[in-house]
Amino acid sequence: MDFPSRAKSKNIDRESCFSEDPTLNDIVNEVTASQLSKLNLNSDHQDEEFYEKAKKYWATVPPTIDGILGGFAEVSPRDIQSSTQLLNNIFRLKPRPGRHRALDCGAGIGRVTKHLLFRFFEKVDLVEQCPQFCAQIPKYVGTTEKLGEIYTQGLQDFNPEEGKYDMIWTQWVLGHLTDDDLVEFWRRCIRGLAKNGVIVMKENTASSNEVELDNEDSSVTRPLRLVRLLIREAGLREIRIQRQENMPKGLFPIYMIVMRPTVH
Ligand SMILES: C[S@@+](CC[C@H](N)C(=O)[O-])C[C@H]1O[C@@H](n2cnc3c(N)ncnc32)[C@H](O)[C@@H]1O
Repeated sequence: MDFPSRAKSKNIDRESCFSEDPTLNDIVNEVTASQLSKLNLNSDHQDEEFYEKAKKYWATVPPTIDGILGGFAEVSPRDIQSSTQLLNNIFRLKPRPGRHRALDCGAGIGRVTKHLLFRFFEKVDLVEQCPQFCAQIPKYVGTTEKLGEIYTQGLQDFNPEEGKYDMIWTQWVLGHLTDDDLVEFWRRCIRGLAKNGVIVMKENTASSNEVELDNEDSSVTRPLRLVRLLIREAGLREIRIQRQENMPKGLFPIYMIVMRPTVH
């Protein structure tokens, strides 16, 4: 499962906060994608099944923070606190991203938008595939001028307007995309970035070299190595990588990665 799943194998060592850890720097060079187990969906039919199953799963989940976080609502404040630190650091980057418009991807009921992105951006758009969650967004985040467009769409189909976003935030959702769709999604995101914009992902990672499939919600948890290979394949480079600290024991390691296009 995307968020609340517990790691099936031992957690990997902790990386230092907000640094390009040397042990991580070359990790992608050690393996090639073919050496890693990838999600093998060999036909469009299997892809459709993968997405349909996830849709059905989320349609059964109540539109609450506890529902969205699979019964782990208590981790939300810590999660937001670390993300806030990350954003403060992002705004010290040179060149600095703008603060006009952000996009919250796989937004659920708008938890990240309300508690994080509204504090940093003038306007936030949200993409979320589940219609019930989309309906709940204005109620949860409140009617504010900061609330932009709500797109009821899967990320595999979403195409951001060119040059629109200073930040594209994806959290606990990318495991719902196949590898190929993830790479294509990131490529479209690159086109959707405003000048000096950044893409941020905050996702669970598997501790082993295996992709872990969750049949219940139809998602995968990828090893960090695979994530990093896909980032490169999409034409992105990592600006910062940071591990989320202080999460309950037994959860998958969570990484925040800040990315910019390889070519400007
Ligand atoms: C674990 S929740 C995380 C929600 C939010 N990012 C947060 O951190 O509070 C995963 C969300 O991803 C959405 N989702 C699942 N598959 C998706 C897809 N293909 N495209 C867009 N959103 C998707 C689900 O409906 C759900 O709202």
